[in-house]
Amino acid sequence: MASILNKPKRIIDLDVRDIRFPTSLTADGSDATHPDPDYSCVYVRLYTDDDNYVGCGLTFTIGRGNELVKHAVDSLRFLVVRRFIEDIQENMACWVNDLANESQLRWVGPEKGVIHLAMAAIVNAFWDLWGKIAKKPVWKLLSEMSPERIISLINFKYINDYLSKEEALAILKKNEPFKRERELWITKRGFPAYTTQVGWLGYDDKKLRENGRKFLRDGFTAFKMKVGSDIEDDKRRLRIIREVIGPNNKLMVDANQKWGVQEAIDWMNELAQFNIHWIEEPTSPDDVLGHLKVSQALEKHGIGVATGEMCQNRVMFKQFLQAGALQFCQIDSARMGGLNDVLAVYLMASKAGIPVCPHSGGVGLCEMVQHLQMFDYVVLSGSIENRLIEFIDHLHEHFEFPPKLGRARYFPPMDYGYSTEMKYGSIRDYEYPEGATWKRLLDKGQYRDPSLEFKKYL
Ligand SMILES: C[C@H](O)[C@@H](O)CC(=O)C(=O)O
Ligand SMILES: [Mg+2]
Repeated sequence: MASILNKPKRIIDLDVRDIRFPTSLTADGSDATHPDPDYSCVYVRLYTDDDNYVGCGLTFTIGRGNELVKHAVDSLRFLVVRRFIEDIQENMACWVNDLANESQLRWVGPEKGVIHLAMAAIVNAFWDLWGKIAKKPVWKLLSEMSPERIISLINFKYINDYLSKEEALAILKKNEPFKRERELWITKRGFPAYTTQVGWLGYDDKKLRENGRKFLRDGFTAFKMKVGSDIEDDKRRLRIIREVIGPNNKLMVDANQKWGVQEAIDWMNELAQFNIHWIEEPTSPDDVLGHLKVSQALEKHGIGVATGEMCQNRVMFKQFLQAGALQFCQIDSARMGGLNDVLAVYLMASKAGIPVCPHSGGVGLCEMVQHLQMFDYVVLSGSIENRLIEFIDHLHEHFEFPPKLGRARYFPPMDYGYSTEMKYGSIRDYEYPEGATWKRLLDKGQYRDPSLEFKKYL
């Protein structure tokens, strides 16, 4: 083992695990298109030649998707293991580009889907490692970088017709003088959060009410509810929530891609009476012009369109922003190619003057997006106007460094890294399907997995 005074030099191994939590049993996370999600992650650990430094990263799926992503991480392993850490740090955009464009693997992308999710887990793990080596939380590591250094992290290919390197550099330089005072402000005041936990679609009315009251007591002033399966149910549930939270608190709705374009417009015309702040994912995540049509139709109600949690890459975001098809940009920290691609989107959103309100309904996402949003505040926007970070109070107990909220505000994380390190016991108990918790649930018949049952008979 190397001395702790030295920094690690090489990545010597990559470990990848399929970690799942049985959230479908309690309908946590349920929505109109995903009625039974098991919040899950493909968890990557990058081991180095110094045992004191392990980078931990993840990407999110809702269960069986883990099987595919785990294989994809294995396929990318040869581009990671044995690499020198400093080489990657110095040429990160190149490394990220190599991962995204390996000549034979890219056919199953390119830069989208399973292969891109796998890459996100690896890239996020590298950022956790970098933060730990630098002894800084990732938001601060990034905030202290020079504008030129930040630019060097980003692959401008396919986006420089909208945002050139020079333009991005100018945005960063313009904000440079305000970084110190913004850091002090956000450290003291925190970043406003909203909760989605009042209205997962599988929750009954009693739970809606109870959760609404609880989060109101905790100081939340913004709430999101799932909609999209049955219009009369939606109206009843929205009436309940409005009754609990009052007329003035913010209320957003999320359809998780349930509708066609005209259906989305008609449905939202009906729900507009509940004073809705945004409609999220009204239709296919790839339909830029469809989102534009929905935005234009709902403008008269003051309802904005939010999307991005399933936006597959920076090129799609470029088009959404260019077209003016979204009013709230919802990057997902575990999607695209991980943090570097996310930075590109933050810069494009800054140019477009569109607020970023990241998606974090999933395991490990609140942990990461808090870093991104602190970076955005300090380095780019200097504003919390129209900006919120999603908060769900699920599964944080499995992380070594969970987010710290006070009065419905996220405060900047101070632990080193990207807050993505999971507890040893959680990895042991929730690895699928061999972990102790899963074995118990499956053996007792308390959880059924038709895919596992099918495999038994092969
Ligand atoms: C399946 C997930 O829980 C999804 O519904 C989360 C989501 O859309 C959100 O948090 O927004
Ligand atoms: Mg959503």
